Amino acid sequence: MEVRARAPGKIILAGEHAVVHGSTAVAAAIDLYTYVSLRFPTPTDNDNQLKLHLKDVGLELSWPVGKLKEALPKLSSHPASAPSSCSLETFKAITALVDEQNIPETNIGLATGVSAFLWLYTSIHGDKPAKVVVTSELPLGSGLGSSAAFCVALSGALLALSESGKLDFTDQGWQIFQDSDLELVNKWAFEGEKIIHGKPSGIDNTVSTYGNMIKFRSGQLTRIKTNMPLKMLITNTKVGRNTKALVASVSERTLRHTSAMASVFNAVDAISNELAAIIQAPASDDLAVTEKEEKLGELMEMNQGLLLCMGVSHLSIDTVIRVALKYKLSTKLTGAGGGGCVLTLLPTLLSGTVVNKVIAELESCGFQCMIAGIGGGGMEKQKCNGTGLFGGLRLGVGLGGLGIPGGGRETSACWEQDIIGFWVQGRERGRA
Ligand SMILES: Nc1ncnc2c1ncn2[C@@H]1O[C@H](COP(=O)(O)OP(=O)(O)OP(=O)(O)O)[C@@H](O)[C@H]1O
Ligand SMILES: C[C@@](O)(CCO)CC(=O)[O-]
Ligand SMILES: [Mg+2]
Repeated sequence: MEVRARAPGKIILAGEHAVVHGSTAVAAAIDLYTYVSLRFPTPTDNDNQLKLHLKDVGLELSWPVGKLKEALPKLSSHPASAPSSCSLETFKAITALVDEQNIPETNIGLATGVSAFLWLYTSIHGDKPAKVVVTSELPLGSGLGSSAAFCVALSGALLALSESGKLDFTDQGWQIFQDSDLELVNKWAFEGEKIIHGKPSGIDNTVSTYGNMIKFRSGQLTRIKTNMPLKMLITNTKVGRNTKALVASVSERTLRHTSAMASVFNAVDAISNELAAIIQAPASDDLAVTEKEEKLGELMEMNQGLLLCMGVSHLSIDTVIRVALKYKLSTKLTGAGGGGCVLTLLPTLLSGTVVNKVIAELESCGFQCMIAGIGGGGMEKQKCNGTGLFGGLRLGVGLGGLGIPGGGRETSACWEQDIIGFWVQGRERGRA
């Protein structure tokens, strides 16, 4: 049997970085997903390898299962129902297994993702041969939670076919998990995030697992029910950055200026709580919505100022802020900063003409704009029948021109469904 799982990316409305240091943050899922499919070979496939295909970057990696057993002798000591952290010894062995694959220098950032894959796969399925295929609609390393979506979708697919995970399928089509199953997926995903991020707060994997909008503090989530329309323009500055390094730089600044940074984190905590309260408060009429939007915009600007204090803004982010401000729009970075993606609040009464002007001006600076749906579902799974990824006939056509990420797709029902989904979404997201 083959399963697929998908997990969404996210935006952080307030509180990134400070959340690593115990402050409250507010995050929402977006309707851009990472998809992971998993299939075990049948005896007739005569395949004794663990294969990982990262389709969007055209990277195909494989390890003979004998090699995994040799390098990771303690493989079977982790029950899938009890997530555990990767020890330093195992991490070194996994790093050596990844290094042997000679990942091209241009894709070297993927090495930590591949390490997280090996840890999650071998912890849940030991040295069983399999083929895992990953595709993503998210820009990687851009602040939209690509690492968390990858870890959540991967954990979901792995647990869906594990003995001890026991994530049952009832039907075809995308299915949501039960809360207890989601908790297990989230815990494993957090272990994967630790390998990619170093010291994650857990907010990204949590919002990707549960979806919707959440308030998050010290590992605890509170679901938020929105009582107002919320539209954000997401601008990708396309400036590359790395969450692990940015989180580490804030921690170093905190060590150097402990008291000042504690005040910064306290202020962020207050901003996140006020922002969550505004989003949840019932709005009686249009004027109330406008007032709420003005307050949200102001809080986003204040949060951005504090992110500047933490040292995680960037010249490219300043450019977006300046362009948006010409149209009286509020902007803040989202995710780890240092480039990556930036959020601009689009008030309900803002005309489409103005939105198009802002987008045109931002895109003339070389940035990429999109309007993603906010607050959708979390991680989901799907059982695939038919020939699937091993035996399936590949279409083998480049679909990039249609705005579809990745190369050719297989002709299983699951993949075809996606081709249509990607295309429609791509067109919708192009403009306001
Ligand atoms: N689809 C994927 N396949 C393989 N690795 C991935 C994938 N998506 C993310 N990763 C891993 O995660 C890394 C990017 O994670 P990083 O945390 O730096 O950025 P992000 O998650 O996109 O942004 P943020 O953490 O600020 O929300 C990649 O370099 C790669 O190692
Ligand atoms: C920068 C950070 O706060 C959010 C990254 O999306 C890191 C984390 O919370 O793990
Ligand atoms: Mg990340």
